[in-house]
Amino acid sequence: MDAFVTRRPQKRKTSDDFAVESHEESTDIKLAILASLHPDIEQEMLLDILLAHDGDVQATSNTLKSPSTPRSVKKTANNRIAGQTSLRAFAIDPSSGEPSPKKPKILSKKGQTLHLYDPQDISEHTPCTIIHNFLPAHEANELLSELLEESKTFQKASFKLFDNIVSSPHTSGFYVGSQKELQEQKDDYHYNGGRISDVRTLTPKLEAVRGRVQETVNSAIEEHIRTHHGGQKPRHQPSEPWCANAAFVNCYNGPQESVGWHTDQLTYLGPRPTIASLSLGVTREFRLRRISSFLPSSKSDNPDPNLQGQVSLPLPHNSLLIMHSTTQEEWKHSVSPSPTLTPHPVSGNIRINITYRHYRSAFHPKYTPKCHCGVPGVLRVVTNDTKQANGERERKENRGRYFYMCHAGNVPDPTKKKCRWFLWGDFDQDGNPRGLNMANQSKPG
Ligand SMILES: O=C(O)CCC(=O)C(=O)O
Ligand SMILES: [Fe+2]
Repeated sequence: MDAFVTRRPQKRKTSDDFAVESHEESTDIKLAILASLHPDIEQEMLLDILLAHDGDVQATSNTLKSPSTPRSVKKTANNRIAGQTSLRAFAIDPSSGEPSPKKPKILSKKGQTLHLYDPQDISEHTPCTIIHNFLPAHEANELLSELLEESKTFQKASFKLFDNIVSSPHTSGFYVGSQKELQEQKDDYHYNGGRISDVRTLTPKLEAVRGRVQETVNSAIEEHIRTHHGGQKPRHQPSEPWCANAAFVNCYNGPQESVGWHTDQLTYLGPRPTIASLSLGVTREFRLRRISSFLPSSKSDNPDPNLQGQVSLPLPHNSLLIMHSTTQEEWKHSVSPSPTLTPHPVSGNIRINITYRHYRSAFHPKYTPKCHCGVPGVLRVVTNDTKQANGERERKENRGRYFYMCHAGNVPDPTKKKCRWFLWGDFDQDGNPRGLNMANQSKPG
């Protein structure tokens, strides 16, 4: 399970905070919501009707439900509804009132949220690829219905870490491909120092979609390396094909259910993992912010203030978000509580999210270094946010290095003696552990 739990209650947003955010909700987001509610209606039509209703999403949606509303369906060659493309076409040049071909310079400023919807903007400003309308509409709805049924038996991740009971602010279920993998999960895998007792095999529809996700992700990885890394994959990113052999399914039942800022745990995925996230049901905002030590630095090594804000992506029904290999180590992500939601026709206020993951064989728990407590360690990367490193200079020198530590090291409990077990991870170019019998090192002090 990912490190998404919070031990202290999060500072609740006030209704004023929400009012401001809601006021700032951009046309892109409103269009994203409308597109997910009315996938058969062209973007131009959605925008026209939205403008006619002064930007009121609910009123626009009500009008669109009327059978007398024209819908001008756009079909592609293979007769599928055309996918969402760029919203650039809707950018109006304020001086001429004409659609502007110019792309505005968009940067996330400190303390501000940059809302992005256009796949090209998302590709340019985040480490992710988004594909709207990923599955044929009927298949997405069937998968949603199946998982809504499954989610009735999901639990909040909740476990004891020393004296702290922690629990996630949403429910989830964990799925693997076979009975053998299921048994291994129960016997050998550790999450936050505990085990997951409720492991399930992929449902027929999750299984049916997995091959398509895999194919799309492997192509997107190649494309991303070509367009963002000059054709050279980042160091430690695996070169083996990405395989969707595990899936966490999250259920957010209503606007207050959420997931706090976190990075996904690397222990069984290895360094620089790719994660594919398919959203179904009501649209929610997915937020990303760079971990400060990975902000691009100016000449004086000061982070660029224009790139310090967070980015918010609305994830509409049937969108596939691919988090590429720099996401987990250099960014944090969250799904924030939402002031209001526009209900989805099938799921109402519920959002289902499937994160397909590649559990790599080189990171099977039999290879995970064990701490002095006898529990497999947790794999992490040194960032500015990493409190375990000794002092500022060491943090800088070691930034980006991997290490294993005891799960207990996360718990600042003055009454308990901290477990100081610590081991540098040593990985080759493809992120495979170099020599699986690494000798344990104890951190001095
Ligand atoms: O619901 C989402 O979009 C994100 C879920 C997530 O971050 C996780 O499962 O680790
Ligand atoms: Fe996550």
